[in-house]
Amino acid sequence: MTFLAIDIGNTRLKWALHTAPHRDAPLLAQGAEFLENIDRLAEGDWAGLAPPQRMLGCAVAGDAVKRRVEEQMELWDVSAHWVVASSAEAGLTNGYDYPARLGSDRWVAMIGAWHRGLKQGAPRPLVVVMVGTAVTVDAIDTHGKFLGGLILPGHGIMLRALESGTAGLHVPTGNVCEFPTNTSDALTSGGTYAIAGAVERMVQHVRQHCRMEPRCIMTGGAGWKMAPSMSVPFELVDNLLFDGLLEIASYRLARAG
Ligand SMILES: Nc1ncnc2c1ncn2[C@@H]1O[C@H](COP(=O)(O)OP(=O)(O)O)[C@@H](O)[C@H]1O
Ligand SMILES: CC(C)(COP(=O)(O)O)[C@@H](O)C(=O)NCCC(=O)O
Ligand SMILES: [K+]
Repeated sequence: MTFLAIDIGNTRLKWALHTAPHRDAPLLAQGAEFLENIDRLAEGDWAGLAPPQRMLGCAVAGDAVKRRVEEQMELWDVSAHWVVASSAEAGLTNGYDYPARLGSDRWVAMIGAWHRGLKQGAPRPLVVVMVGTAVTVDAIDTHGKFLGGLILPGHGIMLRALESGTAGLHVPTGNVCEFPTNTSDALTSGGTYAIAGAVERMVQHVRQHCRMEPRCIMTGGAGWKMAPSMSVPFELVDNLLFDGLLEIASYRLARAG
């Protein structure tokens, strides 16, 4: 039973076709598309795929984008299912004041990270970092409870905010360095270390709260940009969202059957 996982962020749609809706099911194909190009998926990358028999996605880019994707999916005879964060799913509990208001991508990434952690031995607290359009830094305790998390602007939004709010900051992208001596490097380094600092701070919070050293897992399109500048140990995982979607699909199928 082929399974299509879709993650719609505010910049790009990422998709992956697996042989089955089960954790560790082999990958058949995957791709990513900027949102401005998603209306051509059915005549492009998706045209030659083995038709998916099940689909599960998470979408934070709004209902209009979701509908555009569902239109492309009319190519196949499969219904669209979208994750909504709830108070508990797949072994994780949700500490958000209003659980359904938590971004579904954050919820799915945390479920993926939690199960990845379980496979690596005794439960440890987690800090889950997603570096996309926005950056999120989420904390999970040793019992699998999502404690809460940070949202901050991603690299692009930080730069655009500074450009539009000032007269003298229209400069090309610079390099990350410890002591920037020109405007380009100062901006690029400022954004990068703002993110690295937020992660370091959350690691401190979790260490203090759980009295145990957390594992830090990072994902997202711009994760590789952050990797050289992080001040805490971390693991970079490309497919965390797909892992999470597979995990949820496995749980739901087991419960249904
Ligand atoms: N090849 C790439 N294509 C798109 N974005 C990229 C690429 N490499 C790095 N990025 C960065 O990743 C960010 C988008 O990450 P992504 O995970 O697609 O975000 P979202 O999930 O919010 O759509 C962009 O802000 C950009 O800085
Ligand atoms: C924080 C986000 C904008 C991140 O989006 P992304 O960078 O993945 O495009 C998204 O998870 C979202 O819209 N969340 C809803 C609000 C919340 O999580 O509290
Ligand atoms: K995302």
